[in-house]
Amino acid sequence: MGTYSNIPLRERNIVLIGFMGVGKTTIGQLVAKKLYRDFIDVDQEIEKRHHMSIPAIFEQMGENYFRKVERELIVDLCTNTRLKIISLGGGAYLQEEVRNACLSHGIVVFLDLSWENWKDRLPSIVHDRPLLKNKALEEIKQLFELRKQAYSQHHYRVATDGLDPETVAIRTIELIRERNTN
Ligand SMILES: Nc1ncnc2c1ncn2[C@@H]1O[C@H](COP(=O)(O)OP(=O)(O)O)[C@@H](O)[C@H]1O
Ligand SMILES: O=C(O)C1=C[C@@H](OP(=O)(O)O)[C@@H](O)[C@H](O)C1
Ligand SMILES: [Mg+2]
Repeated sequence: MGTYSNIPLRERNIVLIGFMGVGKTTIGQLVAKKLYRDFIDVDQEIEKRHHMSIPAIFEQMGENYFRKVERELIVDLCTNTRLKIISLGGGAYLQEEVRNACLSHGIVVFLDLSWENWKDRLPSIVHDRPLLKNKALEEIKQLFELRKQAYSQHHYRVATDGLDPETVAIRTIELIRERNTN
């Protein structure tokens, strides 16, 4: 995927994308610590600004409102900040404006967990993810497959099956460093 804006690679935000529960928030925090960079989790930032949880925002304001707030925040971060580690929510990247902003201003890293392995994580993540609640496994699988096309638009991919968070964070950093020094 091309990089379009003239921001030097070393100054670009690193943006983590991928399905719900793959580890964007967890790995983002670890990568930020290792690189001595600020960490921004888009969901946590939205919750902070609204003094409400994501499920409460979905419940009281609706998903369309959430997507608008999510899009505006991410585009603002991509356009006006540098050197950050930014973890998106799993659905943000489905918005074309979000994808374009991340790809043109940042370094987009796709955390790729297989469906087989993701399923084992479902019980521990369903409680605070409205889009997983009351959904049959088959329905969630369809969403998982549907979103792959959007996630395929990235600069780097880290296959995370069987890797602990620390290893995923190290691999993410190594991958970016490898490509950006040659
Ligand atoms: N590499 C990993 N191996 C095992 N569990 C993980 C890994 N990465 C994240 N987790 C766990 O999966 C759950 C979801 O992680 P989270 O960072 O919130 O994902 P996301 O932000 O992509 O939704 C958390 O319970 C977290 O501890
Ligand atoms: O995939 C999605 O549509 C969502 C993912 C969540 O973030 P995580 O990917 O961090 O769980 C959160 O933004 C919201 O529940 C919607
Ligand atoms: Mg998250």
